[in-house]
Amino acid sequence: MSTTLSKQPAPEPEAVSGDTPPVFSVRGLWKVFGPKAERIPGNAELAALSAEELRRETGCTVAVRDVSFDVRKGEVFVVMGLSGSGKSTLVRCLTRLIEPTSGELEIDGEDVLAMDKARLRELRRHRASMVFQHFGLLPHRSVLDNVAYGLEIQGVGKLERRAQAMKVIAKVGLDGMEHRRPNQLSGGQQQRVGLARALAVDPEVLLFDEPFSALDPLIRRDMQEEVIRLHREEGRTMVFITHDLNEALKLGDRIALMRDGAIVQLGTPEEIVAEPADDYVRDFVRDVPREQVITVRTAMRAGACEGTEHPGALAPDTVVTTAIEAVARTGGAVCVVEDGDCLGVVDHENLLAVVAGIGPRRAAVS
Ligand SMILES: Nc1ncnc2c1ncn2[C@@H]1O[C@H](COP(=O)(O)OP(=O)(O)OP(=O)(O)O)[C@@H](O)[C@H]1O
Repeated sequence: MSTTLSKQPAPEPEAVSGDTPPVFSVRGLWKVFGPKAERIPGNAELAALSAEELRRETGCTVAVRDVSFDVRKGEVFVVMGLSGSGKSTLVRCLTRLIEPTSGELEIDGEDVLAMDKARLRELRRHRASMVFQHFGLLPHRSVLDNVAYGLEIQGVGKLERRAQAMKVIAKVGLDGMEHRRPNQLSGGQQQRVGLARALAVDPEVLLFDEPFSALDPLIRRDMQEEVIRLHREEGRTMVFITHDLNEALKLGDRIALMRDGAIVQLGTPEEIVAEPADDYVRDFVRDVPREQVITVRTAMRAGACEGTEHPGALAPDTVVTTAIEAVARTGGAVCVVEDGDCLGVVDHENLLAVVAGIGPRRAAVS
């Protein structure tokens, strides 16, 4: 099994691009806990204070601070940050499990903040399902009935919901376990039940709140592979909270890195590793093996190969580790080709610059 940190290509039918209309659109979102919280976002003087100063002066905690982003259809959008950085609060605000203090929030162009109770219930039950860290399973019910639970509260008939539950039970690899109770399952299997239950209602978006952090490392890796596989097969939009950088790099099409409630950088894993926005992000990604994340699209320099054959050419999404092997085999520069066009070339010098942490930018101009 490959241990590379780089994200596998997005699913074919719904390739993720900036042109796809957003599922969630978030603008200037704040969540402040504490007395008279609503005075803070609109007050430039108070809003300029650090989290610590605000707490001292107002007794309020800013959990989410003026955050704006889109979650695009079909992408895995990871919210990452240290404990207390605001990840859970932000993701709970998306379906108003926590009420935002101010800002704008839409799902598929519909104003979430204007939804009444019935519409909100519909949002949480049908459109955006949450997978929790502690599974939230009902102990006295079988796997089958746990998975069918979301459909049951939607009023779906018994036969239909059981048939649908059996389908997703198979999808998450729990075939043959449908009559067990949760306490007869391992932690990883319980997490699969939680995942199946969220999938059973066929939501447009799956929201994962640190689902794997209680699992031991091997099971955790299995579950990450499971999420990648499901995403590749279905192309469903996912929002995934984690404090684990490797998990974020492995799963995310894009990562929002949070600190003190704000997003300090939003970008692809490669952008975050290759071009950290500030010293905080740089420090965060310091130990990442850059050559497993940065691709030749970023590492290449200008140049073109001769002819149209492009022997030994690399695709632009090839990670540097793989490109090093290709360059070693040919003994010279190798071209990077997309749709038959040569985009540039890579050689020992600019690939090693990436490994050494002095590229790709400097390597590109040298
Ligand atoms: N109900 C609440 N009342 C007051 N403060 C809260 C409440 N919920 C969260 N906070 C504070 O908001 C900040 C962000 O918390 P949040 O749980 O969103 O962070 P997190 O990044 O998800 O952390 P963790 O990884 O530990 O779950 C923290 O300072 C937290 O103490």
